[in-house]
Amino acid sequence: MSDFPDLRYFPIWSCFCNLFLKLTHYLKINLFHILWKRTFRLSVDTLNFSFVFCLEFVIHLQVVSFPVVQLHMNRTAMRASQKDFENAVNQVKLLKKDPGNEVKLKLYALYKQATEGPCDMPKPGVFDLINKAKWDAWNTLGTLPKETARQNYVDLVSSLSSSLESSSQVEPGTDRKSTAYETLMVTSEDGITKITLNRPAKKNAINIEMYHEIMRALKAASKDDSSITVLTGNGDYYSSGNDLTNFTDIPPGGVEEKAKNSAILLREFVGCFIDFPKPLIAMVNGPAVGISVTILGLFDAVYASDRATFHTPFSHLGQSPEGCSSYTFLKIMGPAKATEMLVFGKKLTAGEACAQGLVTEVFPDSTFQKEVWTRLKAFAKLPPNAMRISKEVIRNREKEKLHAVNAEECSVLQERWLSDECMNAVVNFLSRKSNL
Ligand SMILES: CCCCCC/C=C/C(=O)SCCNC(=O)CCNC(=O)[C@H](O)C(C)(C)COP(=O)(O)OP(=O)(O)OC[C@H]1O[C@@H](n2cnc3c(N)ncnc32)[C@H](O)[C@@H]1OP(=O)(O)O
Repeated sequence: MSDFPDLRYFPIWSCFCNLFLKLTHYLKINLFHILWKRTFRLSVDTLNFSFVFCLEFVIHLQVVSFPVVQLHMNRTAMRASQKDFENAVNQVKLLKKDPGNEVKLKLYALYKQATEGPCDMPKPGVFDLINKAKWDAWNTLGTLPKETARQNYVDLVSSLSSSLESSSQVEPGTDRKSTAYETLMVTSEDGITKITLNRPAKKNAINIEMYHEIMRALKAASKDDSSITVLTGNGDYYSSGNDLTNFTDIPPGGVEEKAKNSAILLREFVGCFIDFPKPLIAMVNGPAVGISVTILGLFDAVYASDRATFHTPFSHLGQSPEGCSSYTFLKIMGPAKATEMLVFGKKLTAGEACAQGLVTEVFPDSTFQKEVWTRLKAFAKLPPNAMRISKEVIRNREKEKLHAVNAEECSVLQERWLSDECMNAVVNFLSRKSNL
């Protein structure tokens, strides 16, 4: 490092210089005295002189060397942190997972402070949002010394790498593959967390495990650094709704206990959608039945393939509406159309669902994936906080109402599940007398 002179020998040089000065000074004063004695034999004076000089030499060595050695050590440490800093800068480029804008701004600010010192750039205009955010982040560091900024940068990158390493232990290899779920595939990429219902052989029917896993995935997605969350289905169906075999696993407390437990689970499940804080988007890749349709009213956008259909055959099943559809569908499509769907079980095509306002847009199945993902990737680049806050503004005043509707629907259903109408419908499906 050419910018740091090697200071290790400074204490020694300094001592010798001091000694030399003292010597010449002493000689000047004592020259005549020494000459007068005409001798250079060791006199008492000479002994005194030697002793005082030795003592001075040692004291000087201590006094001068301590701060100088300290300084040298600090500079060595700074040299190490400069190297660490360069490593950290490279490490950031290799991060597989986007650390999120807040962290990126911190990194930017510390980097600028470490390399250029305090912010001296003119403040960007209010509409230059990105540069203004960067400027603000840098400017808030004030007069933080370059060395401290460098160290803080290194510390931040190291904490970042270890947290990303530990999350990659859950999902080995890349963050595209998840091994943590039995009934779902969950990936996070390009600012989008994608939750895929993954029981294609059962038309993505939602069994008890899948209810729990969806809730877990939503909770994780609400806290991860993605901007938006997408729900879709693997295979030809989006979802065939509640797995009707859920009703066959009767606990020791009998059907009443089963109905009660199911109502608790359903309420919690729908509650997760009501409270989900980020933009939630459904990619309806194929037919959707029952609860997979009703909760669409709680999504922020619904994109559908033209192969998709929307079917809520509650009366056929001796059941009643859930997923807050008794409230949201009425608001979305008005009572007449909502009744047709929720009471008479009218199956809607994607085009019809779009016309009713349940679906945001329909795409030809052949281009569905490509077109929707292009759009979603663009959405995911929007400022995540602004999206979250806008969703809050749009949805929050309804939240209390939605939770009340959810509670009421679940309590009505708890009764319905004990009805002959419902039990017969389930038995019919299981004995294959009926396919919807
Ligand atoms: C904790 C409880 C909360 C309850 C919440 C309340 C929720 C309510 C609802 O969601 S109501 C809607 C319930 N869903 C249905 O009634 C759909 C029933 N399924 C069907 O009608 C048909 O399977 C179909 C129209 C979806 C597809 O028909 P088809 O193309 O002919 O395929 P198969 O019928 O051969 O299905 C293939 C395979 O999947 C199994 N399967 C499909 N859907 C379900 C389901 N909902 N529940 C259980 N199993 C389902 C089907 O049995 C076949 O399995 P097999 O190959 O025979 O092992």
